[in-house]
Order: sequence, then C-alpha cells, then structure tokens
Amino acid sequence: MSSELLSPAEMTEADRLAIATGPLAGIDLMRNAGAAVSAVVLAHFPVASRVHVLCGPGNNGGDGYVVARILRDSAVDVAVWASGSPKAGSDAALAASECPVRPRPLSEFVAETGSIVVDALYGAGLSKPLSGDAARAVEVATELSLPVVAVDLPSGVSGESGQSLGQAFRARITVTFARKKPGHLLLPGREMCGELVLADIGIGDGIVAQLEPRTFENTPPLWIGNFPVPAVDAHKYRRGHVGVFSGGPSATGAARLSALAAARSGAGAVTVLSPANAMQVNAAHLTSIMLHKSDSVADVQEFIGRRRPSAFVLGPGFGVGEKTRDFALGVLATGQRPDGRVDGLVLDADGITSFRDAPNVLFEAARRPNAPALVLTPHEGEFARLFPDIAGDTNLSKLAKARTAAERAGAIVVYKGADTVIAAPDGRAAINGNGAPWLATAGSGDVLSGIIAGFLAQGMPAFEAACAAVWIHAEAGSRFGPGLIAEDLPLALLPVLRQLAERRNEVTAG
Ligand SMILES: NC(=O)C1=CN([C@@H]2O[C@H](COP(=O)(O)OP(=O)(O)OC[C@H]3O[C@@H](n4cnc5c(N)ncnc54)[C@H](OP(=O)(O)O)[C@@H]3O)[C@@H](O)[C@H]2O)[C@@H](O)CC1
Ligand SMILES: [K+]
Repeated sequence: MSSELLSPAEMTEADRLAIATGPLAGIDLMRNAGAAVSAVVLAHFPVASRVHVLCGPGNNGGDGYVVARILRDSAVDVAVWASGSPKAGSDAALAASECPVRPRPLSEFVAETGSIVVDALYGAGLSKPLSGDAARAVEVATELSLPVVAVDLPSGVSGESGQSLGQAFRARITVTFARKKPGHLLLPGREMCGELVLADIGIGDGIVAQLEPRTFENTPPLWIGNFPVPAVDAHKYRRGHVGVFSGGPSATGAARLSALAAARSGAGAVTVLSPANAMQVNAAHLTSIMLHKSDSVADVQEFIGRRRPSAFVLGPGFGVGEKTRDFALGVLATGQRPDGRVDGLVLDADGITSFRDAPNVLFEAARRPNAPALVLTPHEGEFARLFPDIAGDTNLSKLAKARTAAERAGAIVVYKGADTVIAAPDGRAAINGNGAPWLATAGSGDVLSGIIAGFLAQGMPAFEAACAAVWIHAEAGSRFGPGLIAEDLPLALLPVLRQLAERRNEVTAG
C-alpha cells in the first residue's frame, strides 16, 4: 500500500535495509534517484539556458552529482556548485568522481535569468537552519525567480515536520523517493515543495513493510475497504441512527447542518435532539430528519434506550458549560449500561471547549473499557484549549501533536486545518493532502462532524470513519469550488460518495 509516509529516520532505515537485502547497492539507489530527477528536469524545462546544480556534502548532494552527469550527457549546459565535499569512500564521493562537471564553491554561486536550479544541498539529513552560502543561494534563486527542482525536499524544509527553521528553497517541483515524507504534506512544507513527484528507485514494498509504518497520507486506499455500502436488504435502522444535539432557539442551524450531512453520508435515520424551547424552530426546518425533545441527561438516556442510536454529534451551536459536559459524559457512560450502548460520539466546537478546565474527566470517560469511540475535531484554537502543553511544545510537529493528544485522550483526534491530521490512540496517524481553501467557511466543521457520525453509525471503525470523512469533505469542497457555503456541502457530497461506493464495490468484487 503506497499511502504510507516515512519519516526521514524511517527512510534512512529503508535505504539501509534495501542495501543490506540487495540486489541494489547504495550507489545504484543514488543513480536511480539522480536519473529520476534528471528526467523531471528534461521533461519540464527542455529549453532552459543552463542548469545550476547545488550539491551538499551528504547523499542529497550525491544525487545532485548524478543529475549533473546525466544532464551533461544529454548536452545540457550544467554548472555544479558545491558546499563541502563528500566523505571519502561514500556513495556521494563515488557519484562526485563520476561527474564530469568540475564543481565550483557554493560561496561563488551566480546565476542568470532563464536558468534552472537543482537543489541537492540537504534532504533527509537536514540538521540545522540554512546559513551562509546556502542561505545566500536561496536569496539568489528567489531574486531571479528561478524555477527550483528540489531533490527529495527543498533544502531548509524538515521532512519530519514540514517546518523551515530559517530560509528554505521554494521549489517548483520536488522529486522524492520510495515514499512521501510527512514534511511533504504538512504546512508550510506542502507549499514549499511545489508539485510533488514520487519516484521508484528500487526500494521494494517488502522493505517498506518491514518498517511497519504508522503514518499515512489520507487517501481512499487507506479506508475504502471499510467504506459502508448498504446491503440489499438494509433496514433503515440497520444503516445506523445518528443523534445530533441542537442548541437553543437562536443556535439551531449548526445541528441541522450536521444532521443533514450524517443523513447524506448514509445513516439510515437521523434525529435532532432539541431543547424544548427550540422544538418549534427545528420543526419548521426539518423533513426527513426526526426531532426529539431532550433537555436533560435522563431525556438522552430514555432516547438511547428506546431508539437505539449508534452515534452522536455534540457541540455545534450547543453552548459551553455544564450541560454540555453532562451530555457528553452521559453518552460516553453508555458503555457501562445494559439498556443501550452507543458506538461513537463526535465532540466538536462547544463540546470541546466545555472541557477546557477539566480535560481529564473527558479523557478518563473515553478510556474506560467498552466506552463508545470518542472523536474530537478541534481546530487549532480548540486543540490548545484541551491540550495546552502539547499545543505549546515547539519541538513537536502537527503530526506529533495530534498523535500525542490522541494517546492522552484515548480518542481519535482530528486536528483540523489546511493540513488536517487524524490520529488514533494506537499510534496510527494520517495527514490529509486534499484540503481546499473553499472549506474555510462558517458551518463547514459542523458538516464534517455529521459525516463522521454518519460513518460511525454505519459501523465504520472510528479512525477510518474520521479519515474518510475528512477526505470526502475536502473533496466535495474542492470540486464545488468558489462560492461554497456550508449549506452546499451535504449535496456536494453526492458525486464523491457515488464514486467511492462504486470503488468499494470493485474492491469487494475483486
Ligand atoms: N543510500 C542512501 O541512503 C540514499 C539516499 N538518498 C539521498 O540521500 C539523502 C539523505 O542523505 P544524508 O543522510 O547523507 O543527508 P543529507 O540530506 O545529504 O545531509 C547531510 C549532510 O548535510 C549536512 N547538513 C545538514 N543540514 C545542514 C545545514 N543546514 N547546513 C549545513 N550543513 C548541513 C550534514 O552535516 P551534519 O549534520 O553532519 O553536521 C551532513 O553533512 C536523501 O535526502 C536522498 O536525497 C538517495 O540517493 C537514495 C539513496
Ligand atoms: K534538497
């Protein structure tokens, strides 16, 4: 499965294992890497007046020497600018010795408009911020607006976190090898990479599998096998029943958006649970979605016992306070009750903020054996309310923050943003790469919560349900494009869901 992501350390280990297993030696992998980058340069910039290859002292630089040799062999005008020289006896030293272009020191780097830069300074081995000659090279490329093709990663960008500590190249194209790295998908890395090309350099799937990767790009292969398609004889309650809690009379819209999204994502039945004083306003806006009065935990329990809902959404428009905490803890306690157990609770917005002063109460409830799956869907601000120490730890990437939070909370954490990360308490995590700017609109998160609950109610495991919902939500948003408002999203889901249902049937048939 190629949705796996490898951290720079895991990638180094994959290189080592591949070399130890054979048949390819390190220099073969390097030659394949350099060939892949050269092919991209030749295909995208056939009329470049000159190609400047910047080579660092490690294996990333080694790839650069291979690129320079192949381009020279292809009659391209090539200049090589080197920062340090490769360690004697290394693969990079061998690649440098095979390169017919005499390197000049990076400190003298000059370039001209119309030329191309191949950035082979630092890749997986980036160990500190760019400084001196490397930082100046970034300035030269930026000033002249030269297209940059980055080898593995734009130098200065961390493959682990996507962060750049100081200066970094902004690439037009980045060519990486074997598997993508988290830094290619996490912001700002994703933007710094430009177009990302993944090249096969001969590291087999079996080698990657030995590393048992726990990080993935969030794409359909990750969860299509669990994507719910109703059986021919499906009864509406067998397709799952979602309950969505509504706020008071002037805050009911968010719950209805969530409810509609749960219904569109395939839940057989959806009920809005409304305070008595908001029943009329909700009733005026609901047709296929049911309505039930619910002012107290006893009302909620009575509903659970009688109507057997399998998932809830709590938070959108609900208000912050004790009632919210009681409802959330009441739902999570159903794992201990014989009269109706709920499979999952999606806690969003006010639901998250309500626990800011007592997050451990929530986490303990979620971690109790047999508790319903808890899915938390914080944006950055809400994340910091529930996990202030994790949010403030500048050593952690967004991926590591989500992962640490999920483990602490015993919950699936959907850490939202343009690079949403979904993490599970068991250590799995996925980074979403199809986020669309159109989704940054009021109510969009309420829709996402509803989709997650819709999938949970249909029996999808919680991590897969959250991943699928995030991807589908983003896909629907980007296909709809400009002018999107949250009301459009439930309908915009339909073509995406249709394609996935077809794909799921193919997977099942195959
Ligand atoms: N056989 C293989 O393994 C294959 C590997 N492949 C390629 O290898 C790349 C990884 O190679 P790598 O591990 O040698 O690390 P690399 O990125 O070259 O940097 C290390 C050197 O740079 C230095 N340095 C770092 N940051 C610096 C800074 N800011 N400023 C100044 N110096 C800095 C660092 O110094 P140090 O930290 O030791 O002080 C060290 O000397 C990978 O991205 C891929 O392109 C492919 O060819 C496939 C086969
Ligand atoms: K690089």
